[in-house]
Amino acid sequence: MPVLERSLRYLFIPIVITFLYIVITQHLSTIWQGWLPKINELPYFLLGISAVLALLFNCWRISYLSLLLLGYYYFESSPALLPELALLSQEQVILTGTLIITFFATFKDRALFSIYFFKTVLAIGLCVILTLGWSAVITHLSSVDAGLLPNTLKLLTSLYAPIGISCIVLCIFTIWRATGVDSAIMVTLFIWLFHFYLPDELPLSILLTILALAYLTSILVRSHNLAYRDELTGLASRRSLNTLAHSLNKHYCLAMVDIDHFKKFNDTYGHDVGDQVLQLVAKKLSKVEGGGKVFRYGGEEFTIVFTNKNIEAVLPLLEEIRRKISQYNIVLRNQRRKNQSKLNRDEGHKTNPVVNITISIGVAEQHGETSFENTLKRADKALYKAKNNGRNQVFA
Ligand SMILES: Nc1nc2c(ncn2[C@@H]2O[C@H](COP(=O)(O)OP(=O)(O)OP(=O)(O)O)[C@@H](O)[C@H]2O)c(=O)[nH]1
Repeated sequence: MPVLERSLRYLFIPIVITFLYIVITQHLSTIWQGWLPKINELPYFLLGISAVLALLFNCWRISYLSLLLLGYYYFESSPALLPELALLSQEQVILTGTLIITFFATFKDRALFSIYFFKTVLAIGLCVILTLGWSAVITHLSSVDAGLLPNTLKLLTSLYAPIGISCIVLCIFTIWRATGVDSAIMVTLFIWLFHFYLPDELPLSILLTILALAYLTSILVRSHNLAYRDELTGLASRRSLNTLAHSLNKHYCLAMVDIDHFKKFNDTYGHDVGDQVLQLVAKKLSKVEGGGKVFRYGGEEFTIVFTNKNIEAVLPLLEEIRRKISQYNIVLRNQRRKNQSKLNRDEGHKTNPVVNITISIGVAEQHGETSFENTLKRADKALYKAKNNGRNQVFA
C-alpha cells in the first residue's frame, strides 16, 4: 500500500474521527451533563473490557495501555490519594505518559505472561527515570545561568521538544506498521495530550470512554481480519468467499487459479521462498481488471469472482494476468543478505537466481439457478483440464 494511502487510513482518518467525536460530544454537553455521575463509571467498565479482549486477541500493548490508563483514572478521580502519590509534577506526568505511549508504539505485540512482561515493566520504569533525568538537566541548566536557558526556551526544551519528537516517532511507526492497533496507540497520544492541554474542554471520563471505544474498534477490526483475511497474502480468505456467495446475484464468473508445480518449487527453494511467491502471485492477481474480487481459496489456490460479467469478457482479463505472471522474473533473495555489506549485496543481486512461475486457470460462468458450489465445481473441473493440457493456460 502506498505511503500516502497508509498515512490517510491509519493516521489521519483515525485522528480526524477522534477529533470529530470530541467536538460532537462537546456540542451535546447539555444531554450528557445530567448523566455525568454514571459516565464517570464508564471508563472502568470499557477499559476493563478492552484490557481483557485485547489479551484474548494477543494485542498486549492495548491491554497494558488500558490497565495503565485505568490506574491513572483511578488516582485522578480519587483526590484523597493524589497528595500522597503526586511524586511527579504535572509536566513530568505528561512527559512520562507520552514516553510510555511512544514505547508501546515502537514495540511489537508479544505474549503477556513471558519475559516481555519484565521488559515492559523495566521500560516503563525507564520512561519515569528519563523524565526525571531530563527535568533535572533542564532545571540545572537554567539555575546555573538564567541567560543560558530563558523561561520560554525552558518550556520548549523540557516539554515541547521531547513531546514533538515522540509524536514524530509515533507517526512514523503508525504509518510503517499500518495496523488498527497502531492507529489506536496514536489516538491514545492524541487524547492524552488533549487531556492536558485542554483540560476544561471535556472530562477525563468522557475522553477515556472515547479512547476505550477506539480500542474496542481496533480489536474488533483485528478479529474480523483474523476471520476474513488471509494472513500470508493479505487477500480475503475462503470464509470471506463463502460469505460473498450468499450475496451474489445470478450472473457472475468464477475463476480457480493454481500455481503450477508449486510442490517442486517449495522442495527446490524452500518454504520461505514459496511463501514469498504466494505473496507475489496474490499481489499480481489482485491487480486483475474488470472488478474481479480475489480470494485465497487455500494452499496455492486462488479464486476470482467477476460479478455481472460474461465468460467472453473475463477470458482476456485472465489471459492477460496469466501472461504477466509467467513473464515476471522473480529474483530470489539471498537468505544471508542481512549479514552482507551493501557492496556485497549489490554484487550478490547480480548473481541471485532468477526464476519464473506459471499459473493455470479454470473458469465457469453462472447464469441462472445453479448453486455457487456447482459453479465452483465446474471452475475446478476446467482448472483440472488446464493442468492436463500442459498447464500455464486458461481453460473455460
Ligand atoms: N510455501 C508454501 N507452500 C504451500 C502453502 N500452502 C500449500 N503449499 C504447498 O503447495 C504445494 C501444492 O502441491 P500440489 O497440490 O501437489 O500441486 P503442485 O505441485 O502445484 O502441482 P500441480 O498443481 O499439479 O501443478 C504443496 O507442496 C504444499 O506444501 C503455503 O502457505 N506456503
